Amino acid sequence: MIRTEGLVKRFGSIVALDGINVEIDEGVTLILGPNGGGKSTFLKIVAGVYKPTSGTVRVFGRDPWSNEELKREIGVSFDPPSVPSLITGREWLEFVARAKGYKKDEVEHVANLFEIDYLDETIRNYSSGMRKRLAIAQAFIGKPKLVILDEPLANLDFDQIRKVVKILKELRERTNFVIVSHIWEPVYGLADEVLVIGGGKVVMKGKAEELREDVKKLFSFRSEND
Ligand SMILES: Nc1ncnc2c1ncn2[C@@H]1O[C@H](COP(=O)(O)OP(=O)(O)OP(=O)(O)O)[C@@H](O)[C@H]1O
Repeated sequence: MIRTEGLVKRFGSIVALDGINVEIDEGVTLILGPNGGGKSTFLKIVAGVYKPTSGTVRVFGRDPWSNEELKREIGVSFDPPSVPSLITGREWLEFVARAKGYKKDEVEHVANLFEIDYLDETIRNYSSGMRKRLAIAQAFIGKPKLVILDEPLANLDFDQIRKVVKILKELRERTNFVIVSHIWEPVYGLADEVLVIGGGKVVMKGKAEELREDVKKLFSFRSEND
């Protein structure tokens, strides 16, 4: 589904991605790794938001940079969610649907999927969890073939995490996911593959069920006195 060769992204003197060679198959891939390791930059290149400095990326065999047709087939939700404040959730979802060339009925579809019953309130009045759910729902407009979610569980309480994970579990039958999540345990069960990116490089990649113990170690916390 995604293939990169020698993928490099620099921001001035910062090397965010330092030669990523990776193949990501259809299904669910969970991307983990340290802060500043390059995960979000990788997602943005796959989504066609950033142009690589060098190297190649192919998504469903096509270059995502400036490829509007491909972008219509991909849903993205970045973190923190960038949603406007002064319009209602419905107006924003309608705007996104129109911008991607889809009809308004997509709005009802995604609002029902994520049980958003506050669509007609002004976004300014939403809690951060309500904003987050709206931003995730937006990624499903147009029934995309690939959904990219950056920190989908950030700012959600336990109940909301359970609800969102349950919905993603149902949706995994209908689409493919690439998910970055520091809150990894609730989404780990969804993942087919795990990819760890750190220091702009691939640190680890493999089947989720085989890497569970390695991932646990990555996240284990021991104080210096232990
Ligand atoms: N638009 C940008 N301009 C300048 N530097 C950037 C930009 N985006 C990312 N970076 C830098 O690139 C590096 C990788 O950042 P990135 O956000 O991809 O990491 P990350 O793994 O997603 O981190 P986190 O887990 O903290 O979200 C960091 O050093 C970051 O400061």
